[in-house]
Formats: sequence, C-alpha cells, structure tokens
Amino acid sequence: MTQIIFDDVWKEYGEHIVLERINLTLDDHEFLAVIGPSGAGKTTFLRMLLSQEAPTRGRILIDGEPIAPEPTADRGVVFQRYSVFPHRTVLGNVMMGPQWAASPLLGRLFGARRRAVEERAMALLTRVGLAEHAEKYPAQLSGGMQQRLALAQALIMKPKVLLLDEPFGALDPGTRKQMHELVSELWEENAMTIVMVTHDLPEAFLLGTRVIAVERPRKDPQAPERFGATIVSDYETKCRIVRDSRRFEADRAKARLTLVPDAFLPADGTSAAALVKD
Ligand SMILES: Nc1ncnc2c1ncn2[C@@H]1O[C@H](COP(=O)(O)OP(=O)(O)OP(=O)(O)O)[C@@H](O)[C@H]1O
Repeated sequence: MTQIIFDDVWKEYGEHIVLERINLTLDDHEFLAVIGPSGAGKTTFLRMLLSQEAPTRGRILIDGEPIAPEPTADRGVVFQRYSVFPHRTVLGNVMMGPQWAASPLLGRLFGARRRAVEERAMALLTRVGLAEHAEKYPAQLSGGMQQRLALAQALIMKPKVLLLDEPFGALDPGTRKQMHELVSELWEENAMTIVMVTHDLPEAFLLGTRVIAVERPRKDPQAPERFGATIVSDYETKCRIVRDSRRFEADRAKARLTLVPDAFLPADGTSAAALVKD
C-alpha cells in the first residue's frame, strides 16, 4: 500500500519559480503520467519524488511520512538513456543493487547469498526477455534491450514507487509498442506505483490510470521566471473512461461480439448500434 501526497509543494532556484502550488494525492498502485511543455518542470517533479531535489516549500508524504531526504531503494528510476553501467554485464547490472544493499562496503556477495541474488536476477531477465543476453555488456544491446535491462535493474529492488523519465523517448515506434506492453504488465504484476514523464500524449493515456498536465497558468512577459508551473489539468475521469472502454473492447472481442452500427433503427429516427454474435 503506497500513498503519495504533494501538499502545496513549490520548487524555486533563486528567483526562478519552477513549480508552484502542487497539490496531489496519488492512491496505491496508481500509474501517473505527467505531461507538459518543455521546461515546465516535469523532471524537477520527478527528481523531488526521488529526493534528488527538495521542495523549497510544502511537503511530500509517502504513506503519511515525510519523504526520505536521500534517494532510497524503495524508489527506482529509469531515465531515457544511460541508466545502466556500461562496464558491467547485463547480469552484473541487475545484481548490483541487491549486492550493494546487502554488502555496503564491498558491493559483493559470496556463496549461497550470491547464488540467491543471481537466481532472482536471472528470473527478472527472463521476465523482460534478456536471459540469453545475460553475459553481454550494455553496448552490445539495442536501445530497447537497454531499457528492458534498466527496468530489470530497478525492479529487482522491489520499489514501492517506480519513476520513469521519458523512458521510451529514444526508441523506434515498434520497440516502443513492445515496451508499452511490458511496462503495463510489470505494473500489473508488481505492487508499485508508477510516475512517468512523457511528451507523448497517446502514450500517457494508453498507460496512465491518471494523467496530469503541468503548465504555467500565469505568465509575466517582463519576468518569465516570476510564476511557476502547476497542475492545470487532471484527467482522472477521462483515464477511467478510456480504460473501461478498452476493457469493454477486450470483453467484446473475447465474447466474439461485433458492434454493428444502425443494426436497428428506433422509431424516432436516431442512430443506434447493437452487439451481435460473430
Ligand atoms: N539544478 C537546477 N538549477 C537551476 N535551474 C534548474 C535546475 N534544474 C532545473 N532547472 C530549471 O527548471 C526548469 C524546469 O526544468 P525541467 O527539466 O524540470 O523541465 P521539463 O519539463 O522536464 O523539461 P523537458 O520536457 O524539456 O525535459 C528549467 O527552466 C530548468 O532550467
């Protein structure tokens, strides 16, 4: 169970107000997509959730407690690129987090403990389709494979919150589609909340259970840094409608029912549709 609250959060760099009045309550197992124009502060929002930045004002609470001041293992992150360590093998990359967590001085485990971590890492690599590439180095992988590795690397720490910063931005459309499916499945399978920044509107509505748009509602042409961006739209209901209609479509396809427009015409002449068996 993970609930995240932004309570009147502001982020300023000197005179520059980047974000202001951010108020948001995220329920358990939410998939939040954050959209907005370039420079609106989306990455800053994510960095505050990672504790790489602290709010200038306001509070962020995770499960009722103030967010830890330092990054912790229960918050994982995947960036658009370079999340993985180039000099470690694929397997080594996935094993690294648990090894450092269990052995903070050496970053290495031995014997049965090492084998247990290796087994978990291999299971995850199988899950993301990289088992046969375990001994390769990241440079030998395609962009999509590197992102699958980055996901496995984050997931092995069993994060309560997974932060995704434009994770599919550098991928071609086919690979992107595969990654959408994988991330959706991983989100369903794991008890975690996802917060994803994206520039891609269809992607936001495809994956998100909630989509928020962040933008500057007030602009001062003389002093553009005087006002920060805030949440200007919250598409929670729209997401539910999109999700329900997708579920309806899936159920309809499963039951082999076809939607036929104008299958019968009501007496008042209005158009209608009916579901008929294939
Ligand atoms: N450490 C920092 N010091 C000063 N200003 C910063 C710092 N980090 C971010 N900013 C400023 O905050 C603003 C928002 O940056 P941010 O990267 O969060 O935007 P974004 O919405 O993620 O942009 P994009 O979509 O282009 O990635 C920018 O004007 C940026 O210059």
